[in-house]
Amino acid sequence: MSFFKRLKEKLIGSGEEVQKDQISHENDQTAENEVEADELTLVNNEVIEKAEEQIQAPVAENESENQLVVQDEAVKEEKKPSAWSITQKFKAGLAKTRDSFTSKVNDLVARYRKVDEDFFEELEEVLLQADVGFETVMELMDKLRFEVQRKNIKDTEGIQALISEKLVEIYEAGEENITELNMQPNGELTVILFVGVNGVGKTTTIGKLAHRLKSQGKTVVLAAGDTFRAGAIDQLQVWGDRVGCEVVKQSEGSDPAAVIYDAISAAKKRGADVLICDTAGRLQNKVNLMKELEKVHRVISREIPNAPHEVLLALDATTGQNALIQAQTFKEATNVTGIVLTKLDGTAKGGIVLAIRNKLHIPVKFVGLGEKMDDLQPFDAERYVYGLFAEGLEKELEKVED
Ligand SMILES: Nc1nc2c(ncn2[C@@H]2O[C@H](COP(=O)(O)OP(=O)(O)OP(=O)(O)O)[C@@H](O)[C@H]2O)c(=O)[nH]1
Repeated sequence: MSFFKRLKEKLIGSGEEVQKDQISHENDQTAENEVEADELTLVNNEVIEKAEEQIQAPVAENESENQLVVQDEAVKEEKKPSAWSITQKFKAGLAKTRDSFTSKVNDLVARYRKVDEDFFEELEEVLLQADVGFETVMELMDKLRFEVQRKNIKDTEGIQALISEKLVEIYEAGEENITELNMQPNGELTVILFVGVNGVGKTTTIGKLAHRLKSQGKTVVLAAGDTFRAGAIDQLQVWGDRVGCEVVKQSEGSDPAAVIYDAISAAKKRGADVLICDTAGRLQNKVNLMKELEKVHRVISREIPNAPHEVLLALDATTGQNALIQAQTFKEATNVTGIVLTKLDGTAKGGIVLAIRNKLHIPVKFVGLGEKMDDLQPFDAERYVYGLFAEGLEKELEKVED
């Protein structure tokens, strides 16, 4: 199957009722409307504060409980999003990157018209500015040069489509199912450990992931293992209340491994499907970080052999190259199995996804595309490149026969 046919099927979803002309600019509006309609999922500090107030206000205790139950019901009733609406989330989440990156590529295409060495050199520069990373850019340029020669491509028009195809190829090289979580069979507990420095959006991401798993019918327990940062335990509790899952915690300053030990017992007792463990994100000292994570690991794998089943590293996309440095440190301290790249919507340098993949060889499992509850999405290379080149690709996709 051709790349574009596969891409079209992925973006729209096969078997779904779609108009042939659905890939058109009017979808910008659809995406905006969908985002607006989804008020339930609005998550920001204001909402967290309100939820905290509700939980703390003794008079309104029952009322707030009811509200949480109602909210929880609403969460359950949430319809499964269509493939196209997920595609639109990527498009909206990558708007900043697209605006800066695509306009530069468009400008190049308009200025050069013909593909030559000067064009390639400038393209290289544009890609580097989007934080795609040196190695990936070089690999991409080699592939482009080869393809341009093979197909005897002279015009720069259509180069976006070619870049997209090659980027997906590079991202997916030799690996399958790389974004799937390593979930245990029904009836067995899956343990997911979250690591990452403070402020990257770890707690929010844990909340969003818990919501996602709950809406798939799973029972989720959260472990408040970040006992170091003031407020981290309460913040996780607020999320637990919002999503409707139990939070196992101890007081601030207590041993994270002890909290996680308790949480495993609680999760087992309740017959929970998933335990998500928060951890503190101190990075000042790699030896301490390593020791703490080793201890947590030891406790988990003693209770459940082969666990943790996932060690997810939360990285803030807006910190660019700094995120790569953090990732390197965590990679040396523990066996990171996947990356959650938060705040991708907040950066114009969304090429960082590719740099991470290429430099660290750790798959990006989820990306944060906004502040709403369902803005945490499994990373998808095809939707990602569509987010980078939406307009350029739409023309190409319209040509694909159904
Ligand atoms: N736009 C956007 N904001 C996000 C995303 N993920 C998290 N945030 C926001 O980032 C801010 C920080 O997130 P928190 O989870 O509170 O992170 P933190 O408490 O500072 O620190 P940690 O939990 O230790 O990472 C919050 O305002 C979140 O709403 C995302 O994908 N996109």
